[in-house]
Amino acid sequence: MAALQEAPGAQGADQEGSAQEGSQGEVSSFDEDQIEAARKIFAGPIAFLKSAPKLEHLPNPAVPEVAFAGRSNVGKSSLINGLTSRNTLARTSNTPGRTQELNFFDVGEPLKFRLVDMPGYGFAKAPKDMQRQWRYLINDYLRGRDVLKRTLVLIDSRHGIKEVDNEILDMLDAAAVSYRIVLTKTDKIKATELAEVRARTEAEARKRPAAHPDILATSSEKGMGLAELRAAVLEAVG
Ligand SMILES: Nc1nc2c(ncn2[C@@H]2O[C@H](COP(=O)(O)OP(=O)(O)OP(=O)(O)O)[C@@H](O)[C@H]2O)c(=O)[nH]1
Ligand SMILES: [Mg+2]
Repeated sequence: MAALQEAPGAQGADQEGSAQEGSQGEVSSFDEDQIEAARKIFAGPIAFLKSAPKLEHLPNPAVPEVAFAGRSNVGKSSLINGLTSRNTLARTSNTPGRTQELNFFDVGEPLKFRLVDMPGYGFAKAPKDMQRQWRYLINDYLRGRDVLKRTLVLIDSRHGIKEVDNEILDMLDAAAVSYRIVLTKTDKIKATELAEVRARTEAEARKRPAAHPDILATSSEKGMGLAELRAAVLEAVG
């Protein structure tokens, strides 16, 4: 795969899933066995379990969970579909505010772990009471869920970390909830811009106590960085 070309569009590279194919042509931090183990699990049985509009609707904390958090429209639901190679597992939309509950997806048979698609934060046009409700749901879940092994905080690669993201990152740091930053929609920017936002975001992550020091760059659209993200998810629940 060509490294740092314009419009990183190495379509199909992810399907081959070799360890050399880390996000954006970088050397992956995972070896071939880890990438392959993750590929297999994500190619196996995965099913929608339930939606939880409130904390009392959460499923039994039976297995480890990995949550996808981020601003409205950043691409959380799309990334879950990309990772699982199922286009309609999680509902996506052009209109921000699509996902309004915590959505749980069972991975593996027998069940190994769960993916959790979260409502977006920072959607200013949503009614105030709805924004408040989502914020409580997101914060309470992220802070209080024992089986939550890792939160993936998605950041739009076109924009980088915004003030509203910092609020969530501050909250996660204060609560010592382990998280990792994932850049999304990298197909929408040039390689030079990606290198710049990646460096900036990584520098920020390294200052934050609960953040994984390395970030991941992805495109659900082009399948970039997905093999590595699958391995990162598996590592987190392992
Ligand atoms: N070009 C491009 N578009 C993307 C990518 N990922 C998501 N999108 C688009 O971005 C829009 C929002 O995607 P969603 O996955 O619904 O975003 P979300 O974060 O789940 O949004 P909420 O549920 O509203 O919080 C959709 O129109 C997607 O098609 C990507 O990697 N590349
Ligand atoms: Mg969504």
